[in-house]
Parts: sequence; C-alpha cells; structure tokens
Amino acid sequence: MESLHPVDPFDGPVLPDVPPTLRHCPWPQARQAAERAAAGPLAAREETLAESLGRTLAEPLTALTDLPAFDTSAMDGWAVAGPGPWRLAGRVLAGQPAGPLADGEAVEIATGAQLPSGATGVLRREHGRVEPPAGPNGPGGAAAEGTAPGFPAEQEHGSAKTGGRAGAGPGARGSVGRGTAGAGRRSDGSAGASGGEPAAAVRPGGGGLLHGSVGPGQDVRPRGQECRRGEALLPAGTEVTAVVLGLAAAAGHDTLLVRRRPTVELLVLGDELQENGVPGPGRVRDALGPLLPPMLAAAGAEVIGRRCVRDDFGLLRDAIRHSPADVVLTTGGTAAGPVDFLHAALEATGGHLLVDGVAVRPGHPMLLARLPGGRHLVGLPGNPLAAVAGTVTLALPLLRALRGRPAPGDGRGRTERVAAELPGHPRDTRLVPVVRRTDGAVPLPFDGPAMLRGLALAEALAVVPPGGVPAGGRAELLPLH
Ligand SMILES: Nc1nc2c(c(=O)[nH]1)N[C@H]1C(S)=C(S)[C@@H](COP(=O)(O)OP(=O)(O)OC[C@H]3O[C@@H](n4cnc5c(N)ncnc54)[C@H](O)[C@@H]3O)O[C@H]1N2
Ligand code: MOO
Repeated sequence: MESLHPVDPFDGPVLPDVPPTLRHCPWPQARQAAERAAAGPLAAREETLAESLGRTLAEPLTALTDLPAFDTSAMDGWAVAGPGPWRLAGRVLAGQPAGPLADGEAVEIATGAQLPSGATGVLRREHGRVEPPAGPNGPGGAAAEGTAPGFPAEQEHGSAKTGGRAGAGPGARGSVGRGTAGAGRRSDGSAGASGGEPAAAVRPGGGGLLHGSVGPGQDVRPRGQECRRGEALLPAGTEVTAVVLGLAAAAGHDTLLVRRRPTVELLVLGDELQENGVPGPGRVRDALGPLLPPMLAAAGAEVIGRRCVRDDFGLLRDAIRHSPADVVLTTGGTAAGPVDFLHAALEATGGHLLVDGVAVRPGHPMLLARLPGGRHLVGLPGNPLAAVAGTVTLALPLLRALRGRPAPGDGRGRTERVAAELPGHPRDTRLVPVVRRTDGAVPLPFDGPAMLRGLALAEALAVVPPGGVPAGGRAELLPLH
C-alpha cells in the first residue's frame, strides 16, 4: 500500500480539448462531468482468470465450446434406449466415453456422464426397478420388491459413482443382481418410495432387467442447451465477478481480455492529523486514510499509495506532479483556509479544473481536475462525510469510466420509496445517509459533515434534490457497499 508501482505517469491518453471549468455546478451535472472526464477506458490486456477478478471485460465473453459439450445425464440412474423394460448392459461414469446403446438396452449412468448415443432418456435411480438376472436359484423377479433380508445398509447406498462395492458385502449371496435388487429398503430400514426401489449398483455387464417409465429426453441436458460455441455470453463492459469467472472457466477460458485497473494514490492533507492512537489536544485522528482505500478498492481501483502530506505548498505540488497514479485523490485543503494549498498546487502543476465546487451538502468544495499525462485529481473536502460525498459524486464515476464500465444512463434514477421526509436544502442537493426499512428508506441521525456515526450504519446515500422529498416520495439511493 505504501510503495508505488513503477508506472509511467505519462502513458495515458492526452485530451486535446480544454473543457470549461464548472463552478459550483448542480450535483447531477458534476457527476456527469466526472463520468465524461476520462478520455476512454484504460488499456486492455490478457490476464489469468484469478487476476481478472474485479476488472471489466474488454470484449464480449464468447463460449469456446457448446454447453453442455455433449448430451449429458442430469440424474443418477439409467440411460435407456426406446421403450422398456430394458436389458442392463453396463455402466457409464462422469468423465468416461460412452458406447452406443441399442433399443431395449439400458446402462447405469451417473449425473454429468455423457449419454450413450441411441439413448432416449434417463430413468432416475429412485424411479427404476431392477429384476435380477436368472441365477443358480432361478429367476430373481421376486427379489425386485426389495424383500431380501439381511442386506448391509452401505450396499443399499452404492451409487453409480461409487459402485465398486456392489456385491462385496457379506449379504451379497453370490449375485450382484440379486443383492442390489434387494436394496428396496433404506438404511433406516424403511421401505423404499416405490416399493421396488432399484438396485443401487449393477456390475458392468451384470445384466438384469430394468423396469420403469421414461419420457423422451427426460432428465437429459442436450448438448448446447445453455449455449453454442462462439456464442456471446456476456457483453464487453461486464464486471468480472466470481460467477463470471466460473462461467468463463465452464466455457473453456484460461485467460480473459480485461481492462487495466485504474491506479489511485491517496494524499491525506492536514498537519492536525494523527495516524495512531487517541488524538491529543487540537489534533484529529485521520479517519479518511483507513476509510477511503477499501472503498476505492471495492470500486475496482488499485490503491498504489497512501500518505500524509504536510500543509506545505511545495510538498503538495511535488506530490501531485510526481504521482504515477491514474487518479490522485486528496483529502482536505479544498477550501479557503490559510494552509489550503490545493488550488495553488494544481495551478503550479498544470492542472485544469473541470469541476470547482458542487451545489451539494455536504461536500460543496469538492473538485475535479485534469493533470498532465492524462491523469486526474479528485479533491475531497476534509470533513469526513463531505469526503465520502465527494467520492460518490466525482471519484466513483471517474473510476467507472476508466474501468470501462457503462454509465448507468439517463434512467439512472434507481429510485426507492422513502418512508420519512428527507428535508432539502433550498438550492443545493443533499446527500443523506439512510437505511432501508420495509416501508422505505429513512434518514439516520448524526449526519453532520464532520460526522461518520450516521454513515457507519447507512446502506446508502439518498440524493435529495433542492426542496426535499416528502414521506412516501421517491429518491435515488447511492449504494455504499
Ligand atoms: N470560509 C469558508 N470556510 C469553509 C467553507 C467555506 O465555504 N468557506 N467550507 C467548509 C466546508 S463545507 C468544508 S467541507 C471544509 C472543507 O475544508 P478543506 O477541504 O479545506 O479541509 P480542511 O480544512 O483541511 O479540513 C476540514 C475539517 O476536516 C478535518 N479533516 C481533514 N482531513 C481529515 C481526515 N483525514 N480525517 C478526519 N478529519 C479530517 C479537519 O481536521 C477539519 O476539521 O471547509 C469549510 N470551511
Ligand atoms: O461541504 Mo462541508 O461538508 O458542508 O463541511
């Protein structure tokens, strides 16, 4: 976290045009300006699946195989061909190739195993009844009703996947078919569901006659049911989540073409700040150093550095000038105090202000600037809740654009019902910490600009336009996690 990566600060795109500075602009306009500040998404590169987590797909995710890649059994049971009863002719386990099946034949099959060609459906294990082949004691039809006494419980539970135990138990009586047909009881000794619960395991080629009824294609996942090879599964711009990794792997990918993560360096300004312990007289514990990096990381950024910078114009200017990060994030120093050097340092480093103050409470002194080398700087006010307001207004939309994530669009108003009045400012937007109750969002107390107590319990910041939102009205909620 403290060390910086050796990134060339000037490898980013350079914007030729110089947009006008928006001063004290309406909140929706400020958010839009931040979204549009980036020249475009950062470069794409091929990464392993693990490295791709949290990044953005730079191209659609296409299937490299049909899914499923072959006709697959969806259940443990028997693959059957044609109408029953069927002569048992062996076993297919998942991962094994399957030979063809002739009409009137069945093979024991495991969930996920390849269906033999010629198979017309799968009979679930619990729906089939095996009549053992004729043995030394004559035809075994009677045993099919599950009445064979003294069968060990574990043998009754032999499955197509673990069928190696079949016939090995002390009660096997020399015939696998007879033994398994006797498995019409559960391990608790109760009768099986159909009164003729099937033989659990049939030795390959062990024979026997299978009874039951199967519709055509029943419990079969046909090849290509989910997708065909070459089909686009996800659009470019999709965030790579854990589930996306699973889908990509299932579809045959080892690597993905994803956007580079935007790098962020956090500069915490303020001589009064203390990094450890209980603050001494006149001192303030730095709350933003611990708060912001995880919030930025959750938004897909790579936080490559975080340090306190003393209230010194030259130090701040140099820190900004030499930062290798795509986005320099400062806290404090945005206002007009005697040691608020941010504006001056921006000017000295050739920064161009895109947004200089926003009509929002808290956080109105927040700012956004373009720096040489295609970098950006977001200046967050020092008051902690104001800093979070600046993060959701300017930093997160900028990071989203750099990551190549699509903007929410005009219908962004994912509004939700509010259960209690959210009083408004006469001219400015308010960002209010809220929690959701069953009847709608309600504001939390302790929402002053210097406070975090309300925000710590909040699920979202409600966007309250000038004038406020009455109880029962609707407001956009900006999620906090
Ligand atoms: N004359 C005016 N004064 C102020 C105005 C104004 O419009 N005119 N705006 C006020 C508002 S609103 C805000 S917000 C603050 C913004 O000030 P700065 O961004 O310059 O921040 P500082 O002055 O450095 O600090 C303000 C406040 O926040 C505390 N702070 C700073 N950093 C941290 C941190 N990392 N963790 C916890 N607390 C922090 C700092 O100690 C101050 O108490 O300006 C108002 N003034
Ligand atoms: O912008 Mo400030 O947050 O009201 O203290």
